[in-house]
Amino acid sequence: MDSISHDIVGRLLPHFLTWSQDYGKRFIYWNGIEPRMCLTETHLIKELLSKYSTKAGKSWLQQRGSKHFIGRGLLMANGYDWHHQRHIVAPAFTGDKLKVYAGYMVDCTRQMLQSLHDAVELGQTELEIGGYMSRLTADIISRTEFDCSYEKGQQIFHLLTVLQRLCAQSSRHLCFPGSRFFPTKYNREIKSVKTEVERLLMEILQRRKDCAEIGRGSSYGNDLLGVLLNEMRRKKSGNGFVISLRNMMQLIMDECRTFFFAGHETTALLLTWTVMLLATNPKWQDKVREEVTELNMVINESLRLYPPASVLPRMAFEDFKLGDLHIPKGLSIWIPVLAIHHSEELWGKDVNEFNPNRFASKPFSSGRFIPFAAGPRNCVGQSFAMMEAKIILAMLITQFKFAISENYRHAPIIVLTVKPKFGVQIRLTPLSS
Ligand code: HEM
Repeated sequence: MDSISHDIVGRLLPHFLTWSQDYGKRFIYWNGIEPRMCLTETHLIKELLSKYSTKAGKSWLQQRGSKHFIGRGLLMANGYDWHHQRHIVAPAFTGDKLKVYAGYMVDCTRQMLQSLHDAVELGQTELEIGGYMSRLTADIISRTEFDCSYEKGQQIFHLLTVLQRLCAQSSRHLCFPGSRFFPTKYNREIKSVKTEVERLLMEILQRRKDCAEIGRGSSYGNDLLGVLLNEMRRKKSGNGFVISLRNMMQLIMDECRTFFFAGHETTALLLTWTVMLLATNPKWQDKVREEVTELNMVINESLRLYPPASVLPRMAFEDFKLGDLHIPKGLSIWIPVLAIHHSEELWGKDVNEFNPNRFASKPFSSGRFIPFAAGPRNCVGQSFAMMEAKIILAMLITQFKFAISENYRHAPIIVLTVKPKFGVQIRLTPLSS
């Protein structure tokens, strides 16, 4: 197999490479009728993400593109709505809550490892690990969100995946104004899947509310859904917080869908790329097996080379000053995370090499390493994702040795996230306990 090159910016962002060579660190280009500024200076990125998180947010186009599967959840909210939702959602990701979720993560990983052992025993010599990781993270998020209604949760998430695919397909067919309202085949299917998702979610929610409010329990539960409901109740009984039951239910449904959308594929990709990197760097695999704390550095290096979210898009909602720049209302700003993570100027000559040691000495200035964004609007599930990745990789590495298969073709592509086009094929050897 050819050696694997991590020098992927030219392949994934060819226009960025050409324009940055021609015009330097900042440039504006037209994306259809939208003027878009590409921002790569780390001090400006830091300022934008930390100081202007409410003046620059998610655009109407982004919101429209994702409204069928995440509605008005945290990821796409702006202004007061975002602020209010972040206060409800953030307590679900504090240290004490994460400890409870760790149990779900371990249980689901055990099952996945058993299926790997079964596959090896049946003589399967090669496995596509991306598929296993994707099913595992879907399983974990279903269990963490809905605990006892876990199977219904899995059904919901299956439908959400179908919905996402239908939306992507329909967007390729709709090309005249207002056509999204036409009762086309895609629009009818989208509507019916969406209705089914909402019906299932509402059933889970209603059951949970009945249990807690008709007296069988004092709390809504310890899973993510329970924590959100408890937080809503706490806020409602506090001062000045007015929300109708219908809106509250809608909001909780949107957050549940958002967690799945924002947290399932991103984490699966982090795991898949990390397995690829460890499979092609056996020395690091052995090192991590001996000293599991090294995993942190390996995961960071994987997030640097293959950040699942390759770009951070923002839209200016009002005029503001960013460093020496005047940002006018309506300007779209793109932070090309992938290119920043691969900048030789920021990371040095070995920028395209897998070298987890670069994360041994902290701190590194923020603005240069931003796989989870930064500032008040950073990824609310960051600690959840890091804990999940560490648990899964630590369990995998103590049970198996793995090598990259000669059938693996290194072909990263961007389809919203950075994915391996043909999956990651590995060969597993069980380790005796
Ligand atoms: C490796 C895994 C993950 C990566 C790389 C990642 C990355 C990101 C990034 C870059 C953002 C900022 C997006 C933007 O503002 O444009 C974000 C936001 C968000 N993420 Fe994650 N994420 C991961 C896992 C998760 C998980 C596990 C969850 C939930 C269970 C989650 C929930 C969210 C939510 C709700 C937001 C919106 C936060 C806000 O706007 O206040 N993410 N994530």
